[in-house]
Amino acid sequence: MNHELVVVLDFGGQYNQLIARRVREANVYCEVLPYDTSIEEIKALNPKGIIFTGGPSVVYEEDAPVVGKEIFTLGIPVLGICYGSQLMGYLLDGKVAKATHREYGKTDLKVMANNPLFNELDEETSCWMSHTYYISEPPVGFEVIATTETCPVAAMAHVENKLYGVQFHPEVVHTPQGNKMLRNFLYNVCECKGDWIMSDFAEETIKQLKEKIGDKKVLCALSGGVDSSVAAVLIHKAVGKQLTCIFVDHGLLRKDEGDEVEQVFKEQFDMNLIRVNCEDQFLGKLAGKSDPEEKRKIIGEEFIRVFEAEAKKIGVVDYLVQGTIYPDVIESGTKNAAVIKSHHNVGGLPEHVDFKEIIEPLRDLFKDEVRNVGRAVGIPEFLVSRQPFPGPGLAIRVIGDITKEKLDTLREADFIFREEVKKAGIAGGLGQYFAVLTNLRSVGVMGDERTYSYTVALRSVDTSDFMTADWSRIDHELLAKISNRIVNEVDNVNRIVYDITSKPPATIEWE
Ligand SMILES: Nc1ncnc2c1ncn2[C@@H]1O[C@H](COP(=O)(O)OP(=O)(O)OP(=O)(O)O)[C@@H](O)[C@H]1O
Ligand SMILES: O=c1[nH]c(=O)c2[nH+]cn([C@@H]3O[C@H](COP(=O)(O)O)[C@@H](O)[C@H]3O)c2[nH]1
Ligand SMILES: NC(=O)CC[C@H](N)C(=O)O
Ligand SMILES: [Mg+2]
Repeated sequence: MNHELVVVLDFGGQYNQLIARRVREANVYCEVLPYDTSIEEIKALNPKGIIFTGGPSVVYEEDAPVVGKEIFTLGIPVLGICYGSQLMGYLLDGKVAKATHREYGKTDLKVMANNPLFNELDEETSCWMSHTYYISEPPVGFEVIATTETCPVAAMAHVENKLYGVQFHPEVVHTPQGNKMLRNFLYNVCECKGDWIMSDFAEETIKQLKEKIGDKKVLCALSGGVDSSVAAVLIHKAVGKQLTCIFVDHGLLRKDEGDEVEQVFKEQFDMNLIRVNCEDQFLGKLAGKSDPEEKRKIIGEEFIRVFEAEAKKIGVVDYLVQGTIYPDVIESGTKNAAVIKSHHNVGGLPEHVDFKEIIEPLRDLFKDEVRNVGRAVGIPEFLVSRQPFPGPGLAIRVIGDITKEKLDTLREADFIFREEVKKAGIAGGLGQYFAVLTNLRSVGVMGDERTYSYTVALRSVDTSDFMTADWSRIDHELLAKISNRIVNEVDNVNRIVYDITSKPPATIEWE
């Protein structure tokens, strides 16, 4: 390939693919390679620049992922991000220490704009942080080019040697000038020209799927959500009637959702669809289980058992298609990235799966990219822009053990929240919004009587890629109305709280 190349070295960060995506969006081709790729291999690729990702490790601990120091002497520009910056600092004999104040989420940033990385940036801006450690002293020859109130080296540079480190995450949308910084690195520091154009993903994928599947039969795990609908349409365009979609109603769906999905799908698409009702099977397996990871793994396995049983009825089915996207993969943990939560379709899969292969055409994409693919293949906007709903459904929104009664309570509360959001006309602006049945009960007074009932938490976040998120500033009057309706209309609930935590440090779902 004759394109300019930037190498992203993977130290196990949550946002690695996001970095790659930003670089490609800036029209530079980019590949993510494991941190232990040899210097010879890297040199052979002749990259214009190297980016070190973040990661969960601590640089000076024994098993921390590191690279050889000679990487800084190749004359290839390096940008270290978070862990990557700490690693650069540490390897070049600066000092890394536990931060006096940890920083997670939005942080004010002071920037010195007199260097190629921060060229034309505002001197006061904000950034998204997620770190426990920091560089307390930069290596000799480096200058500090940004600070925060608690972070003495929020960014550092050795302009002459083209080495840069930033403690924050320029790749996330919540760092408003992050894209500009990455572009500056690519164009001002690496001197890229920008010769990469995103090829037509949908068209290429359909062609590849056609070749791969041939005349074999395929099942698609279809939830009615955005990702699986887009995956199903791609497969359908590739192999038509060889595809059967399976929609599992596991008793963990929202109010009326099963019927709505079935109806919408039949109206919109000319595909084979089978709805499998198996509430008892799922609730039976989940009974008495309260650990979030255990719940997720039980659900992951039961999904597969249902697909296998349906495949048997059809005859020989070689492939199972899932609408897995990148956040599902990274949060489930990889060789270097920590397990944040086992998404049912990745980390929650059982060891043995009775299909020749699981096909996941959207595995490297982020939510907003999937939405764009959906638009490109003609899926109507109301489907493409819907808020996501996780495969394990209400099982991870009823905190602790699950019963039918708790699920019904949550369904009613969640329905009221969604109904009021819709009436207020603000649904389009919210990334994801839902109710959680906390396992907490507290004392209330209703009709002059003591109650001891559940607390419902309302969660709403603003995000486009679901990797980072901020809590939505929903109007207080609207929150008051929702709170009032839920305690009045839903039995067993006497208290409502609104979740005001960003991601990080929280995640979007509570489990
Ligand atoms: N009820 C279900 N029946 C069948 N398959 C499901 C169900 N729920 C989830 N899946 C499978 O698991 C995958 C991951 O679920 P996920 O919720 O992340 O995606 P989605 O439902 O397709 O889209 P969205 O994120 O918009 O909800 C889906 O793409 C689908 O393949
Ligand atoms: O299909 C899914 N299976 C899962 O196991 C799962 N867990 C979280 N999610 C969804 O992923 C996005 C990010 O969620 P978190 O911030 O809670 O990790 C949010 O959109 C979550 O709703 C899941 N989707
Ligand atoms: N996000 C990161 O890369 C974190 C780096 C390191 N583990 C810290 O806590 O500071
Ligand atoms: Mg879903």
